Amino acid sequence: MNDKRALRSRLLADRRRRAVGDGAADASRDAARRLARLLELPELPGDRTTPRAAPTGAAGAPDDAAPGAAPTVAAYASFGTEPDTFALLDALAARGTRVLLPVLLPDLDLDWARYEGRERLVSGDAGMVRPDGPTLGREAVLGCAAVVVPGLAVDERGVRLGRGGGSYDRVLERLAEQRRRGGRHVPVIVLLHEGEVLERVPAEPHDRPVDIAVTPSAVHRFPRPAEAEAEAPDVDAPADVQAPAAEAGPAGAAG
Ligand SMILES: Nc1nc2c(c(=O)[nH]1)N(C=O)[C@@H](CNc1ccc(C(=O)N[C@@H](CCC(=O)O)C(=O)O)cc1)CN2
Ligand SMILES: Nc1ncnc2c1ncn2[C@@H]1O[C@H](COP(=O)(O)OP(=O)(O)OP(=O)(O)O)[C@@H](O)[C@H]1O
Repeated sequence: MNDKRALRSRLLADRRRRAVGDGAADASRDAARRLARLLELPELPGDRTTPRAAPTGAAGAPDDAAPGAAPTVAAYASFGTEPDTFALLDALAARGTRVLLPVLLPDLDLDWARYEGRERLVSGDAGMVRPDGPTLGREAVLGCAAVVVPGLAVDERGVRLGRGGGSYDRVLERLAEQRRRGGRHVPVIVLLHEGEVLERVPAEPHDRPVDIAVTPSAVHRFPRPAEAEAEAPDVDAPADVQAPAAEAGPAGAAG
């Protein structure tokens, strides 16, 4: 917990330094490289070759109303020193992908609303923006083809460090629960600056790993042994490993 706090402030300070030190040209070059890698990921749906091309034989606009017609991706609207996501949001929309953005709830859990262009974003809480349209419920994320999440760092296991509200911990847990019930696996992709893929990030029992991290220079994939187990349920996996109980410390020593 305190380990996380210390690492968070170091990473945020690095981000502020980078924003000041690097010019706008560096930032936009990095953003373009990151975006190019992202848009090539097979996990992100949409037509990569001919944006907005009408299907053969179909006249007019894509059939938005047909159930399941438009693949959906949940992402976020970047702010401050986060890797910029606006070009991603517009690129996804341009290739026919429906995009959801988070709406922060009073308990710091996340609801979702559809991204319908920058001009339809309004000020939300904590310096962020949100779509002005109706919210779709916390579970809306479960139907997405992929989820793009913010983070400050990720480690070689895919363990992600966030801002500390636990918002995305809850989203990742919701997705993991769907998977445990035999539902679809929704790949989770975190966007980072260069140097934010670390050897180790402090992990707590509630942390769920992400699948992919994208930086300007690389795509990192974090394969999960559990995925193989899910296909073959008879493997000898420990069902319910208990961590050794921590010794009650001397904190409240009897006097
Ligand atoms: N772009 C983005 N959207 C997001 C998140 C995020 O990390 N980034 N979230 C991740 O969970 C959720 C919101 N959680 C948040 C938790 C804390 C702060 C925060 O530290 N706000 C500062 C103001 C920041 C600024 O203005 O630069 C503050 O309140 O002091 C923001 C969002 C959902 N949407
Ligand atoms: N599934 C959950 N349901 C409710 N609260 C949770 C859940 N997971 C984590 N939390 C709480 O959220 C708080 C922050 O957790 P943590 O420090 O791991 O945040 P983070 O992953 O860095 O942030 P975020 O998820 O907002 O990006 C902790 O107090 C934790 O107990």
